[in-house]
Amino acid sequence: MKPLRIGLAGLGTVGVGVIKLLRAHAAELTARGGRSIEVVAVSARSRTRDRGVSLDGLRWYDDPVALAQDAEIDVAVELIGGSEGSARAMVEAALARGIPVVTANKALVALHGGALTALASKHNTTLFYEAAVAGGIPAIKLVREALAADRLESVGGILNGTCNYILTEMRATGRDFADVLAEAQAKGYAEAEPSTDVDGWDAAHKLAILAGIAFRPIRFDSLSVHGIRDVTSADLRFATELGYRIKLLGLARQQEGKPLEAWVRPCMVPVSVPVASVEGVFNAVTTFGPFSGPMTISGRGAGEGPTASAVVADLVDVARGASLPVWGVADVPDVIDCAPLDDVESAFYVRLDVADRSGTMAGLTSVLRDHDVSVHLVSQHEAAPGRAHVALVTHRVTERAVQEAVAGLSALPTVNGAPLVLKIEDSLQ
Ligand SMILES: NC(=O)C1=CN([C@@H]2O[C@H](COP(=O)(O)OP(=O)(O)OC[C@H]3O[C@@H](n4cnc5c(N)ncnc54)[C@H](O)[C@@H]3O)[C@@H](O)[C@H]2O)C=CC1
Ligand SMILES: N[C@@H](CC=O)C(=O)O
Ligand code: NA
Repeated sequence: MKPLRIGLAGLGTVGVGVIKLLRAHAAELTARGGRSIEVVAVSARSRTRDRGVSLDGLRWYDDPVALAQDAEIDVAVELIGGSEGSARAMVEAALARGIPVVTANKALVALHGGALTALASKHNTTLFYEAAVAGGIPAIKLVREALAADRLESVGGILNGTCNYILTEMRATGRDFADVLAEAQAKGYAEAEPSTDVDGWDAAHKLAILAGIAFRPIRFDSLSVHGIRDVTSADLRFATELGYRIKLLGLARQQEGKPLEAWVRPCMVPVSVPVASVEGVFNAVTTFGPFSGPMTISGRGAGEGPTASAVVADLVDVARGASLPVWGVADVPDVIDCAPLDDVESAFYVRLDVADRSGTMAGLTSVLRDHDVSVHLVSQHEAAPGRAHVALVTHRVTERAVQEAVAGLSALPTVNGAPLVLKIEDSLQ
């Protein structure tokens, strides 16, 4: 059988990983795909950079759109990144000429997945994107194929390797945020613009994709998104003391008769639940369905090898002639908005930096009483001479009530700076 000829755009962490993996496992991939899988043409910014792999004999394109139009490729692989510009133009050009596309680009799929699916179906081809969600973990295959029979009530988990790496290292070693972020960048985990990771947007892109498959495509702007910038070593210490781990979670939930709730935010997770022990660059995808029950799979969510593994698995599907519905349904429904979170109830952790003097605690409790927020636990540590960190864990209250109470606490003269509010997510099994 003729080889599957690949046009590969983007020779960074993932692109180079794909070339290495295709070469290292060529014999197995030929056996599994039923034909050999070969890169024949590439596109990247620099022709001269040493990437540690030979590009001899490959056709070179400066313009990824021209690569997508090369008549001698059977599949286009987009590993440039970004929801617009060259990445989007290249994917559209390939689908428009009717060849399949494999991408790791979550921003592109989250923001334009519906339109790309329509374009693919118009030209009788398809889009593969397993690497876009949770790197090497088969998250798309889990939700779209393996759980196709169930009506999921929740989907999500730890969806960003960079943030999980930062939170793990800060807690375990006491290193500071900027230092660990630089290390995550050096290891190839972070996005080109790392604020995409630390401010929660990358996890939000992945959550939007998972929710789109499990429930319905969601309007990205209706997602509530918070990152990990405000989490300090004091919070990580309180979490350990109180029996929690802090994790950046992305979760979408749709219970019978209720609107779709979806958010990305750092949460306190009880140490006893599976996601609490998912550390470092590992991600976890967790689902709950009435028939399948609770499920959590974990693995490396970023980096050269795991991400290349997911891209190449998609190429094996292409070589086999697989034609899977992009969003898991034949006709993609219109996008819906996520529900506002104001009325959602939860317990919350609130950390304050306060003046360490008599009357401070009485002031805090009177504000909480006025907002009808009842406190379950309190802990305090000296922050600096004359200042203390106070952590409160509330009973279940609405998001609105806790936010209003925290606005009242911030206005007290004894409270310095902005308090941190973390949801206590104890529903995961
Ligand atoms: N690094 C990781 O662990 C993971 C990355 N991804 C996704 O994979 C994609 C690639 O990520 P990385 O390899 O980490 O990025 P990278 O920044 O290491 O590599 C991007 C490559 O694209 C090339 N490029 C940029 N603009 C171009 C243009 N106009 N024409 C041709 N080439 C161009 C760059 O020269 C570079 O070779 C992104 O969509 C990212 O979100 C997905 C999962 C994990
Ligand atoms: N920057 C991302 C890479 C994988 O998707 C992450 O850190 O998870
Ligand atoms: Na994946």
